[in-house]
This record gives sequence, C-alpha cells and structure tokens, in this order.
Amino acid sequence: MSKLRVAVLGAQGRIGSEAVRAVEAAEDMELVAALGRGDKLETLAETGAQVAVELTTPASVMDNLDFCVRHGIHAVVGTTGWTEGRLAQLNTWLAASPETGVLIAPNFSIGAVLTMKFAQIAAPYFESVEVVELHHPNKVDAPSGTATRTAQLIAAARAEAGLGPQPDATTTALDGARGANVDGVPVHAVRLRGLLAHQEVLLGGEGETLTVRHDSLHHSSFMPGILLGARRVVTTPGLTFGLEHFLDLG
Ligand SMILES: NC(=O)C1=CN([C@@H]2O[C@H](COP(=O)(O)OP(=O)(O)OC[C@H]3O[C@@H](n4cnc5c(N)ncnc54)[C@H](OP(=O)(O)O)[C@@H]3O)[C@@H](O)[C@H]2O)C=CC1
Ligand SMILES: O=C(O)C1=N[C@H](C(=O)O)C[C@H](O)C1
Repeated sequence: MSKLRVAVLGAQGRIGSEAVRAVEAAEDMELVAALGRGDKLETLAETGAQVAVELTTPASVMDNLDFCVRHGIHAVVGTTGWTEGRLAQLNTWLAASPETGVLIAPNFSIGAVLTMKFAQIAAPYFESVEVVELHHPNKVDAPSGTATRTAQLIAAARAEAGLGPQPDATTTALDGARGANVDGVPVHAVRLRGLLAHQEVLLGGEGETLTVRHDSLHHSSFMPGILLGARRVVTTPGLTFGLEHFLDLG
C-alpha cells in the first residue's frame, strides 16, 4: 500500500520538530516536506503532499490554509487563535474545494481531549466553574486554545441544563484578577518556566468541589493525535473541529 504523503509546516518549532520525527517514524507515512518561515508553500504542491500538518503561529495559519485548501491538500491544524470570523473564512474556502478536509484540534493529547469531555459532563451539576491553564512562558497566545474550547463547551453544557450566571459577589477588582471571561466562564492563564502545557477545571457545588487536571509533560503527548488526524482527515471532507470527532469516546 502506498504511504500517506505528509508535510509539516512550522517544522523547526517546538511541536513541529517533534511532528517531523513522528511522521518520519510512522511506517504508513512519508515526510515529503518540512517547511519553516520563509519557505515556499509551492513546495507542498511540488512534492505531492496529501496532508499538511500546520503547527505555526496564529499570524501565519490562515495564509497557509488558504494555500492548502486551494490546492486540495488536506490539513491537520494544531495552531491556535481560532475565532468565529476565521472559521467562517475557512468554511468559505472549503466550500469551493468540497473534497478537501481540515481538522482543527485545540489539543492533540488524549488526556486533554478527555479533560474537555469530563468537564462537559460535570458542568451541569455544579454551580461554579473556572478554568486555569498553565504553560511555558514562550507561548504567544492567552488563554490557550484548549482552555478557550473547554470554557466554550462548559458554557454550552450549562446553558443546555438551564443554569444561569455563576455566583460572584466581586464588585471591585484589579484588571485581570478574575481572568478572561469566555462565555461566562472565567479562564486564568499562568506562564511559568519549567512548565509545558497543563490545565485544571475547578467545579464547585454546595459543600464539595471537583478538580479535573491534565498535564502534558512532553510534546510526544501530542503525536498520536496528530498521526491519527492525518490518517483520518483524508477521508473526512470539510471542517472538523476537535480531535474527539475522530475518537470513539461514547
Ligand atoms: N493543538 C495542540 O495539541 C498543540 C498546539 N500547539 C500550538 O501550535 C503552535 C506552535 O507552537 P510551538 O511549536 O510551541 O511554537 P514555536 O514558536 O516553537 O513554533 C512555531 C514555528 O512556526 C514557524 N513559522 C512561523 N510562521 C511560519 C510560516 N508561515 N510557515 C512555516 N513556519 C512558520 C516559526 O518560525 P520562526 O521561529 O522563524 O517564527 C516556528 O519555528 C501554537 O499555536 C501552539 O499553541 C502547540 C502544542 C500542542
Ligand atoms: O502552545 C502550546 O504549548 C500549546 N498550545 C495549545 C493550546 O493553546 O491549547 C495546546 C497545548 O496546550 C500546548
């Protein structure tokens, strides 16, 4: 059977360099391009890449995806910075290239995907919920894509269960003291040397709390998700948001 032809964008970066090694080590894949900033996107077409793994920056990702979708190259995207406007733009591009698939995964690690799922399940049963994400200090965006997605899922689960606003008597606060407000869920971002990627979801009800915590201790935690995404995206046209759609989580 022929190997899946995979390219990595952001190949010299922290996660991109790990993805290059993972693709090279995968028996069913061939690494056909490893591109960094300034490299020509035309290389993707010239090398016959079927899937581009996009691991760059929020400032670069849209131009890269525009090129990929126009050339019918499927994409597996870990880069953060997704807004409603950006997703709408991407869907417009995909509508003009209906055979092409794009997976955007706020987090490729199975533990992080499960954290989101567990938080979603727990959310209707607790009056209060806050998200704390903790990352290495070289991270350029805050809050993390994972924390933003987690808060959105929690907010949707609360709304569906008919829960109102959270209790919070704060009337005076320093800027940022209560975190970022993502759909009514406070999200706090910590940047600390020594950390990689971590998240806690704190849930509180009368007389009890529940904490769901996940730690990515090495970039290898993201690799099985990236490889799974590359294998599945080629037969999944359109936009898929979240790796959970490629997992059987029940
Ligand atoms: N979904 C997930 O599971 C994960 C997502 N991420 C996300 O992935 C992204 C990358 O993270 P990280 O590796 O830590 O960041 P890095 O800054 O280490 O890596 C980004 C790399 O992309 C390069 N780059 C920038 N623009 C382009 C471009 N147009 N074409 C090709 N390469 C480009 C940068 O080059 P230069 O240094 O020259 O600017 C750099 O080498 C972030 O958005 C992060 O949040 C990270 C880990 C897991
Ligand atoms: O920048 C990182 O490192 C990470 N970014 C992603 C995010 O913003 O959620 C995923 C993971 O947290 C690591």
